[in-house]
Amino acid sequence: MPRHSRIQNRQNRRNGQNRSARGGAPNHAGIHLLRDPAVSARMVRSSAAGPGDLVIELGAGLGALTTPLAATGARVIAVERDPRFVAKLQRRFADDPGVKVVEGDARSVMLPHRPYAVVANIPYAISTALLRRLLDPEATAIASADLLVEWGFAKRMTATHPRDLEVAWWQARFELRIAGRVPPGSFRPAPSVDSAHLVIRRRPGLSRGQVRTARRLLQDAYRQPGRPAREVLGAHVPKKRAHRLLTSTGIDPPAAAETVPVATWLELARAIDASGESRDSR
Ligand SMILES: C[S@@+](CC[C@H](N)C(=O)[O-])C[C@H]1O[C@@H](n2cnc3c(N)ncnc32)[C@H](O)[C@@H]1O
Repeated sequence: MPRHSRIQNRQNRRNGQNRSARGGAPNHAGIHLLRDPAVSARMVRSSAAGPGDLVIELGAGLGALTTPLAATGARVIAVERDPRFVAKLQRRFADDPGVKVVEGDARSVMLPHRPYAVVANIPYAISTALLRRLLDPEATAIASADLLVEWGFAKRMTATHPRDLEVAWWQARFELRIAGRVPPGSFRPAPSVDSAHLVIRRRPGLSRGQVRTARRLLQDAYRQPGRPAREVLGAHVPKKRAHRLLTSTGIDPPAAAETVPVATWLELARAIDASGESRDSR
């Protein structure tokens, strides 16, 4: 088998959503329609969407989430790439002025500039690309997201010590947690792995200064993960203060930077910013 086919197969196996539980034909579009109304109801309830809110659904399929979302009175923009689904969605919501169906790619569709929520059962294969789009620009207007994602992906996104800086950066500005496990039987066709309801909420009350300080701390910590936390922090505040701050947050100052949870780096950033003592002018 050519190398590129082997790599593609491996990727498909890792993205359980791309292959049905029975090992049938590969499902490259990641189509796994939600068939359990209780899951849709939980997602919509968790989002707390209501009149006056703007909700974007990415990968709307046949509308399993669109319908309960529309019932909340929120304005819903349902994005779907497959023209056959788009035609069905347009027919289904033709008389509902609260729902706009957009044919497009979730990875490039225009996103609002005013605060919005995302509620979606997304194709697993583009999970990282979508989070990057939604959470990466510092000025992103997203307020919250309730997503169905692959279980392993959700675990990586919510790890106390994320493997890479990108996820740590998302965690610094947003709370990410798993609200529940969703079994393969909740979808048609069933994926080969469990899914998770991933909840994302913007952290309230974070100033731009705090965000910037948190980013610098995380950059330094991820650049030299084995370096003592007191030295990483000591590059930003006087050494004695670094020692005191770490102790007050329950961190042993000589501990390696990689053992400090993102939430603690954020707490340290808040303390540094509040006292205006950062000597970092980068
Ligand atoms: C997991 S299914 C979810 C469908 C529906 N929301 C549901 O829960 O039943 C993912 C949907 O995303 C669509 N899709 C796949 N790639 C897409 C992309 N790049 N942009 C927009 N939609 C996409 C598929 O056609 C499919 O309808």
